Amino acid sequence: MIGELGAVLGPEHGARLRRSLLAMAVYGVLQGLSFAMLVPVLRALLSGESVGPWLAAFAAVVVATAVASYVQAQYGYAVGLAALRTLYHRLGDHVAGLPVGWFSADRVGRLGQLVGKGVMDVMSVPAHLLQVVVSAVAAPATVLVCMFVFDWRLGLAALLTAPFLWLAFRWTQSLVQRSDTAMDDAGAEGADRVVEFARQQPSLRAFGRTADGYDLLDDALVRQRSTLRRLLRTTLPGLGTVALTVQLAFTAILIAGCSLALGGAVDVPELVGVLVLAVRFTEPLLAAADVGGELRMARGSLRRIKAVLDTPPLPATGTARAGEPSIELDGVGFAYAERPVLRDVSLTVAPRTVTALVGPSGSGKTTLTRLIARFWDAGSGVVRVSGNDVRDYAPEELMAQLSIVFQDVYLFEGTLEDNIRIGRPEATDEEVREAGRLARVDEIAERLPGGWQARVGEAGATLSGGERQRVSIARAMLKDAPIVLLDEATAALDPENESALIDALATLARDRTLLVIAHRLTTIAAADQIVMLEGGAVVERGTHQELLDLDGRYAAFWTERTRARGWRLTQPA
Ligand SMILES: Nc1ncnc2c1ncn2[C@@H]1O[C@H](COP(=O)(O)OP(=O)(O)OP(=O)(O)O)[C@@H](O)[C@H]1O
Repeated sequence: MIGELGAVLGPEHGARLRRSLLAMAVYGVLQGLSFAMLVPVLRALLSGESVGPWLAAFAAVVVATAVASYVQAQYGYAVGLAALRTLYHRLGDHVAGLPVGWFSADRVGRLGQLVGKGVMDVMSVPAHLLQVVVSAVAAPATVLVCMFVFDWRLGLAALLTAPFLWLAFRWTQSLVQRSDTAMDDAGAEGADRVVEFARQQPSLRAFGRTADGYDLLDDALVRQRSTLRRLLRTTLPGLGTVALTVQLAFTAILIAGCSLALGGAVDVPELVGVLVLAVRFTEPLLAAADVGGELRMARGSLRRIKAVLDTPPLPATGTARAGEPSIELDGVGFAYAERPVLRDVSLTVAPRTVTALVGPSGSGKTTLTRLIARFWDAGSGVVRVSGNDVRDYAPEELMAQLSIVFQDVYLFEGTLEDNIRIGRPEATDEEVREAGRLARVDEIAERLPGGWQARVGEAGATLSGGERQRVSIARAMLKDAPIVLLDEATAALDPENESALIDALATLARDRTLLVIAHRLTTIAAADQIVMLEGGAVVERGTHQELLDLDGRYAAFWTERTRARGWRLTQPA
């Protein structure tokens, strides 16, 4: 555990951790000595000898113990605070370099737990828990040595109990550890489901589902409850065993002492002293057993933090210098956890042209754009942006080449203007408004009370889907990257929103290279090139007319889509 803590804190805190451990060990030894001093004090008292010098020595040891307690607590807290700072920094820095694809909803939920409770758990180890464990070793060891000094036979009796105590601790630990892992998993799953349940409230309510009707959450909570029950069933005997073994150890020393006293080998004052010592011998052990649960929790958190820190960031050489704004995929293959999604995809998007990506749902269109933005690395083949392998760009250089307009646009808590400014934080107010005007966001500002300063709320609650995408286009305008990856909105828009969006996109496409996951027939037909994906492979490629003339998959897709549109248009009549 100390090794794991040292590894997570890094070598710069090694000396501080060692100093803290040394202070704890000194405190533990002094604790043991202060216990041991009771024996000569009691012996002097009971045998009528002068007790003064022993009392003075006892007082000196007690004062030294108090000082050591203060010093080790200071050192412990210093390491705890360093752990807090270091873990926040290391986690923050590391997570910023991880592939965007790493941030799945459940990982984000667990990361939140880790940054909150997990880091506090780890901080409590050097600040509080470690001292209890070090004392549980150092104080009884000192007491044992002193017992040998007072009477070697009683010392030997105490020493013989040590292996049994150790075995009882180990057995309980292994028993609890197995249940802990199951409990951790069940707890994390329960937390994920609660977050999911909260996020999905709009959809659940739309379908008239309440907490009772959300089976995934119910199942997770039931699993958590039964795991907890199992944990209690398996750990209670274990915890009882430690307490019982400690009591048995004490009884063994008591029996050995009494039989020695009865045989006349030990005098009564000494026996009383050593028995008092035996009681104190067991105290730190019981204290350590008490903090066992907290320690295991901290160890679990430490391991999860280590697992995040061990996740390799995307390697980037940072040597690339961007050329003309183009995109090229060369024999690209990709799989999500062994499930192939893209197979041998090759395509080129020439500078300042528009390529429409079409294909059935699940054919891999979104995945393809994500590989270009390097949310993940391709499993095979090469993805090139502006003439260079994406792996050769420093992350900020690659992102300087790309603007991404998602279908599901996230608006941050803040004003309309703030939300556009995310595209380029250092932009002037005029530039922000100009980008807004080009993306037709000015019309939204006119409508909203507060205009540009209107708060659009977390997740953009006050704007419609089409309006949110216009804000996203304004961000891309402001960023002014030469390549745009666009996932066109599929949601049915009212005619006013639709025409505003079409205008905004036309302005965005001007003089830029555009790869668009196209859903609107007008966008598809007007593209310089259409790439049709099916089952993760490119099945057809060409202009609209070329592909219609080919009379293959695209022609069938087009006929079906136009028919569907015709149906929708005539339906209300
Ligand atoms: N993060 C992910 N983890 C695992 N599988 C994924 C992930 N994202 C997508 N997939 C799977 O990969 C396949 C391709 O998905 P992708 O979103 O790229 O397709 P698409 O053509 O964009 O679909 P749509 O038009 O419905 O958005 C799908 O089967 C999908 O279930």
